[in-house]
Amino acid sequence: MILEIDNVELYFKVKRILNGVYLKTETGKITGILGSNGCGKSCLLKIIFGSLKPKYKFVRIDSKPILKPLYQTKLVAYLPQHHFVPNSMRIKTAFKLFKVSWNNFIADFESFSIFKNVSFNKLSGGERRLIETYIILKSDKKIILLDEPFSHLAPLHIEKVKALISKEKQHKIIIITDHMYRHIIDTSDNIYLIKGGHTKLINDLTELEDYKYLSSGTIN
Ligand SMILES: Nc1ncnc2c1ncn2[C@@H]1O[C@H](COP(=O)(O)OP(=O)(O)OP(=O)(O)O)[C@@H](O)[C@H]1O
Repeated sequence: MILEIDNVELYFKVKRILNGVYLKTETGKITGILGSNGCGKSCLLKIIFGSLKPKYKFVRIDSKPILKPLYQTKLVAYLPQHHFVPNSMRIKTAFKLFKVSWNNFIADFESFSIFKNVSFNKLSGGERRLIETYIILKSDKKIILLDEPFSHLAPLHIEKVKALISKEKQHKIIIITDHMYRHIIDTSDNIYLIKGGHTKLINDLTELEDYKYLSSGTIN
Protein backbone atom coordinates (compact mmCIF):
# COMPACT_ATOMS: atom_id res chain seq x y z
CA MET A 1 0.00 0.00 0.00
CA ILE A 2 1.23 3.48 -0.90
CA LEU A 3 -0.06 6.52 0.99
CA GLU A 4 0.44 10.02 -0.40
CA ILE A 5 -0.68 13.37 0.92
CA ASP A 6 -0.22 16.66 -0.86
CA ASN A 7 -1.73 20.07 -1.57
CA VAL A 8 -2.32 20.65 2.12
CA GLU A 9 -3.26 24.18 3.07
CA LEU A 10 -4.07 24.79 6.70
CA TYR A 11 -5.00 28.12 8.26
CA PHE A 12 -6.18 29.08 11.71
CA LYS A 13 -7.99 32.36 11.02
CA VAL A 14 -5.46 34.27 8.90
CA LYS A 15 -2.42 32.41 10.26
CA ARG A 16 -1.08 30.01 7.64
CA ILE A 17 0.33 26.86 9.26
CA LEU A 18 0.84 24.44 6.36
CA ASN A 19 1.12 24.84 2.62
CA GLY A 20 3.14 22.91 0.08
CA VAL A 21 3.11 19.64 2.01
CA TYR A 22 4.02 16.47 0.17
CA LEU A 23 4.51 13.17 1.93
CA LYS A 24 4.74 9.72 0.41
CA THR A 25 5.14 6.45 2.26
CA GLU A 26 4.38 2.76 1.88
CA THR A 27 3.90 -0.50 3.74
CA GLY A 28 7.17 -1.61 5.28
CA LYS A 29 8.37 1.94 5.86
CA ILE A 30 8.57 4.15 8.93
CA THR A 31 8.29 7.83 8.07
CA GLY A 32 9.59 10.29 10.63
CA ILE A 33 8.35 13.88 10.78
CA LEU A 34 10.60 16.41 12.48
CA GLY A 35 10.24 20.13 13.04
CA SER A 36 10.38 22.83 15.67
CA ASN A 37 7.59 23.60 18.17
CA GLY A 38 4.43 24.80 16.49
CA CYS A 39 5.55 24.02 12.91
CA GLY A 40 2.49 21.83 12.28
CA LYS A 41 3.55 18.21 12.94
CA SER A 42 0.52 17.31 15.07
CA CYS A 43 -1.79 19.16 12.69
CA LEU A 44 -0.42 17.17 9.76
CA LEU A 45 -1.07 13.87 11.55
CA LYS A 46 -4.61 15.00 12.41
CA ILE A 47 -5.16 16.00 8.77
CA ILE A 48 -3.98 12.57 7.58
CA PHE A 49 -6.23 10.89 10.17
CA GLY A 50 -9.11 13.12 9.10
CA SER A 51 -9.99 14.73 12.43
CA LEU A 52 -8.70 18.16 11.34
CA LYS A 53 -10.13 19.62 8.17
CA PRO A 54 -7.78 22.01 6.36
CA LYS A 55 -8.73 24.37 3.54
CA TYR A 56 -7.28 21.88 1.03
CA LYS A 57 -5.78 18.43 1.17
CA PHE A 58 -5.36 15.56 -1.22
CA VAL A 59 -4.92 12.02 0.10
CA ARG A 60 -4.27 9.05 -2.18
CA ILE A 61 -3.93 5.37 -1.41
CA ASP A 62 -2.40 3.33 -4.20
CA SER A 63 -2.98 6.34 -6.48
CA LYS A 64 -6.74 6.45 -5.72
CA PRO A 65 -8.06 9.66 -4.15
CA ILE A 66 -9.58 9.17 -0.68
CA LEU A 67 -12.36 11.69 -0.30
CA LYS A 68 -13.74 10.77 3.11
CA PRO A 69 -11.74 11.10 6.34
CA LEU A 70 -9.23 8.25 6.60
CA TYR A 71 -10.56 7.20 10.04
CA GLN A 72 -13.86 6.31 8.35
CA THR A 73 -12.06 3.76 6.16
CA LYS A 74 -10.97 1.64 9.18
CA LEU A 75 -7.46 1.61 7.77
CA VAL A 76 -5.89 3.84 10.37
CA ALA A 77 -5.06 4.07 14.07
CA TYR A 78 -3.81 7.31 15.63
CA LEU A 79 -1.94 8.00 18.85
CA PRO A 80 -2.63 11.65 19.73
CA GLN A 81 -0.18 13.76 21.71
CA HIS A 82 -2.41 13.60 24.79
CA HIS A 83 -4.07 10.71 26.66
CA PHE A 84 -6.98 9.36 24.66
CA VAL A 85 -8.31 6.44 26.73
CA PRO A 86 -10.95 7.54 29.28
CA ASN A 87 -9.64 7.69 32.87
CA SER A 88 -12.18 5.24 34.19
CA MET A 89 -11.51 2.51 31.59
CA ARG A 90 -9.77 -0.61 32.84
CA ILE A 91 -6.57 -1.65 31.10
CA LYS A 92 -7.94 -5.06 30.13
CA THR A 93 -10.99 -3.39 28.54
CA ALA A 94 -8.75 -1.21 26.35
CA PHE A 95 -6.85 -4.30 25.13
CA LYS A 96 -10.16 -6.01 24.34
CA LEU A 97 -11.52 -2.94 22.57
CA PHE A 98 -8.45 -2.63 20.34
CA LYS A 99 -8.27 -6.42 19.88
CA VAL A 100 -4.71 -6.54 21.17
CA SER A 101 -3.34 -9.53 23.09
CA TRP A 102 -2.75 -8.85 26.78
CA ASN A 103 -0.55 -11.98 27.07
CA ASN A 104 1.77 -10.82 24.29
CA PHE A 105 2.02 -7.44 25.99
CA ILE A 106 2.96 -9.01 29.32
CA ALA A 107 5.57 -11.18 27.61
CA ASP A 108 7.33 -7.95 26.57
CA PHE A 109 6.46 -5.80 29.59
CA GLU A 110 6.28 -8.22 32.53
CA SER A 111 6.17 -5.56 35.23
CA PHE A 112 2.80 -4.38 33.87
CA SER A 113 1.04 -7.66 34.77
CA ILE A 114 -0.25 -6.07 38.01
CA PHE A 115 -2.26 -3.51 36.04
CA LYS A 116 -4.69 -5.82 34.23
CA ASN A 117 -7.74 -4.88 36.34
CA VAL A 118 -6.66 -1.35 37.12
CA SER A 119 -8.16 1.75 35.49
CA PHE A 120 -6.06 4.20 33.46
CA ASN A 121 -6.20 6.99 36.05
CA LYS A 122 -4.24 4.76 38.47
CA LEU A 123 -1.21 4.69 36.17
CA SER A 124 1.73 7.08 36.02
CA GLY A 125 2.01 9.31 32.93
CA GLY A 126 4.73 7.08 31.43
CA GLU A 127 2.91 3.81 32.18
CA ARG A 128 -0.22 5.18 30.57
CA ARG A 129 1.67 6.46 27.54
CA LEU A 130 3.34 3.09 27.04
CA ILE A 131 0.03 1.20 27.09
CA GLU A 132 -1.68 3.70 24.79
CA THR A 133 1.24 3.55 22.34
CA TYR A 134 1.26 -0.26 22.46
CA ILE A 135 -2.43 -0.74 21.72
CA ILE A 136 -2.32 1.69 18.80
CA LEU A 137 0.85 0.17 17.38
CA LYS A 138 -0.43 -3.41 17.67
CA SER A 139 -3.96 -2.67 16.47
CA ASP A 140 -4.91 -4.42 13.24
CA LYS A 141 -4.80 -1.21 11.16
CA LYS A 142 -2.63 -0.83 8.09
CA ILE A 143 -1.71 2.80 8.76
CA ILE A 144 -0.39 3.84 12.18
CA LEU A 145 0.08 7.50 13.15
CA LEU A 146 2.14 8.14 16.29
CA ASP A 147 2.38 11.62 17.82
CA GLU A 148 5.21 11.73 20.37
CA PRO A 149 5.22 8.05 21.39
CA PHE A 150 8.52 8.41 23.28
CA SER A 151 7.59 11.31 25.54
CA HIS A 152 7.40 10.29 29.22
CA LEU A 153 8.90 6.84 28.58
CA ALA A 154 11.93 5.54 30.46
CA PRO A 155 14.98 4.73 28.27
CA LEU A 156 14.52 0.94 28.45
CA HIS A 157 10.88 1.25 27.43
CA ILE A 158 11.84 3.56 24.56
CA GLU A 159 14.21 0.87 23.24
CA LYS A 160 11.46 -1.76 23.48
CA VAL A 161 8.93 0.48 21.72
CA LYS A 162 11.48 1.20 18.96
CA ALA A 163 11.98 -2.55 18.49
CA LEU A 164 8.20 -3.04 18.33
CA ILE A 165 7.80 -0.25 15.78
CA SER A 166 10.47 -1.84 13.59
CA LYS A 167 8.72 -5.22 13.85
CA GLU A 168 5.23 -3.85 13.14
CA LYS A 169 6.37 -1.94 10.06
CA GLN A 170 6.70 -5.19 8.13
CA HIS A 171 2.97 -5.12 7.43
CA LYS A 172 2.10 -1.50 8.18
CA ILE A 173 2.70 2.09 7.18
CA ILE A 174 3.98 3.94 10.24
CA ILE A 175 4.22 7.73 10.48
CA ILE A 176 5.84 9.06 13.62
CA THR A 177 6.77 12.40 15.10
CA ASP A 178 8.70 13.18 18.27
CA HIS A 179 11.16 15.74 19.59
CA MET A 180 13.52 12.92 20.53
CA TYR A 181 15.05 13.28 17.09
CA ARG A 182 17.75 10.66 17.64
CA HIS A 183 15.09 7.99 18.15
CA ILE A 184 13.25 9.23 15.05
CA ILE A 185 16.48 9.10 13.04
CA ASP A 186 17.30 5.58 14.34
CA THR A 187 13.84 4.23 13.58
CA SER A 188 12.81 5.93 10.34
CA ASP A 189 13.32 4.84 6.75
CA ASN A 190 12.33 8.31 5.47
CA ILE A 191 12.45 11.63 7.27
CA TYR A 192 10.51 14.78 6.42
CA LEU A 193 11.25 18.10 8.07
CA ILE A 194 8.45 20.66 8.33
CA LYS A 195 9.82 24.15 7.91
CA GLY A 196 7.94 27.30 6.91
CA GLY A 197 4.79 25.26 6.34
CA HIS A 198 6.49 22.95 3.78
CA THR A 199 7.71 19.37 4.08
CA LYS A 200 11.29 18.75 2.99
CA LEU A 201 12.42 15.19 2.36
CA ILE A 202 15.74 14.74 4.12
CA ASN A 203 18.27 12.86 1.99
CA ASP A 204 21.30 13.54 4.13
CA LEU A 205 21.04 14.09 7.90
CA THR A 206 23.31 17.15 7.74
CA GLU A 207 20.37 18.89 5.99
CA LEU A 208 18.75 18.98 9.43
CA GLU A 209 21.55 21.36 10.40
CA ASP A 210 21.40 23.28 7.09
CA TYR A 211 17.68 23.93 7.67
CA LYS A 212 18.50 25.04 11.25
CA TYR A 213 16.44 22.31 12.89
CA LEU A 214 19.61 21.14 14.66
CA SER A 215 22.55 23.30 15.60
CA SER A 216 25.61 22.79 13.44
CA GLY A 217 27.91 19.97 14.49
CA THR A 218 25.09 17.91 16.08
CA ILE A 219 25.11 15.20 13.42
CA ASN A 220 28.87 14.61 13.13
N1 LIG B 1 -7.14 24.65 17.28
C1 LIG B 1 -6.21 25.57 16.99
N2 LIG B 1 -6.53 26.86 16.90
C2 LIG B 1 -5.62 27.81 16.58
N3 LIG B 1 -4.31 27.52 16.36
C3 LIG B 1 -3.93 26.24 16.46
C4 LIG B 1 -4.85 25.19 16.78
N4 LIG B 1 -4.18 24.01 16.79
C5 LIG B 1 -2.90 24.30 16.50
N5 LIG B 1 -2.74 25.63 16.30
C6 LIG B 1 -1.50 26.30 15.91
O1 LIG B 1 -0.99 25.64 14.78
C7 LIG B 1 0.43 25.56 14.86
C8 LIG B 1 0.86 24.12 14.68
O2 LIG B 1 0.42 23.34 15.78
P1 LIG B 1 0.89 21.83 15.98
O3 LIG B 1 0.25 21.35 17.23
O4 LIG B 1 0.65 21.07 14.74
O5 LIG B 1 2.47 22.02 16.19
P2 LIG B 1 3.59 20.92 16.45
O6 LIG B 1 4.57 21.03 15.34
O7 LIG B 1 2.98 19.59 16.69
O8 LIG B 1 4.22 21.52 17.78
P3 LIG B 1 4.86 20.82 19.09
O9 LIG B 1 6.10 20.16 18.63
O10 LIG B 1 5.12 21.99 19.97
O11 LIG B 1 3.85 19.86 19.65
C9 LIG B 1 0.83 26.17 16.21
O12 LIG B 1 1.28 27.48 15.97
C10 LIG B 1 -0.45 26.18 17.01
O13 LIG B 1 -0.49 27.28 17.86
